[in-house]
Amino acid sequence: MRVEVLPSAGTPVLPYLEDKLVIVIDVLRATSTMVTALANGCQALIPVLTPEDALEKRMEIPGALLGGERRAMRIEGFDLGNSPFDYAPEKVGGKRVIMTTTNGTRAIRAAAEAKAVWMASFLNLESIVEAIYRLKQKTLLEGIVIFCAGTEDRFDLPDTLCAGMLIDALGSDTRLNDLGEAALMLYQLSKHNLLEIIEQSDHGRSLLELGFEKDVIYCSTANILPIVPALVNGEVVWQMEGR
Ligand SMILES: O=C(O)[C@H](CS(=O)(=O)O)OP(=O)(O)O
Ligand SMILES: [Mg+2]
Repeated sequence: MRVEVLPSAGTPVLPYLEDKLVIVIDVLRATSTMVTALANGCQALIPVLTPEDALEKRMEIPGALLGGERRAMRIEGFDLGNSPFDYAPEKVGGKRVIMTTTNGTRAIRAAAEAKAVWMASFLNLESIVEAIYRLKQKTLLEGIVIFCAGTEDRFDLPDTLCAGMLIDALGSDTRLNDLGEAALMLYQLSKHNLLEIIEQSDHGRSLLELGFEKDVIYCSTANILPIVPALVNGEVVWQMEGR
């Protein structure tokens, strides 16, 4: 099966994705935050492109919370930022959250035309791999596109390491594009000191400087949440059969 890795949310993708499973990765922090929110009982997360879109969307969904960031900080007037620790059960349990972030929600929206769109992070990597195996048994899977959110349309090392870990777990019968091969090699070289490498990355360092050390450590932790988030009718929900 062919697996391709895309470097950032700005990568031109349509109509390229329509028969593919797309796995969106934004380790720091959007998909890590979404996985955590769903594990904490959040009903759904609705990705939108701008804060203005979020405010407009909330008119349609009374009671929804607003979550997201610009320059890593909670948007003024929003209920939640983009730290997974903002999405505690008592905050998001039973709620829908309209969310906009710099990179992750853009990548999810760009992938929306795909056959299926799932969200991956280190936190739920193993569950994503298990769900891919189940999907492969049920349907003919044309291919998988691992869509790294990147950072402001630049290559993002944490996202790429997570893509490499996913490819490593899928095993050797996958045909890869060059970035897929590079992601696999990077992961195999880094897997014994992932946290240190992520903390030293551009994105990791900028979050550490802003005081988000807890976020970086947590988002670098593998296989602790058995969640398979899927984009369904524009909302990111916990896809039960994907477990
Ligand atoms: O909130 C984040 O970690 C980033 C924004 S920044 O690159 O740190 O400014 O957003 P995301 O969409 O989660 O990459
Ligand atoms: Mg990011």
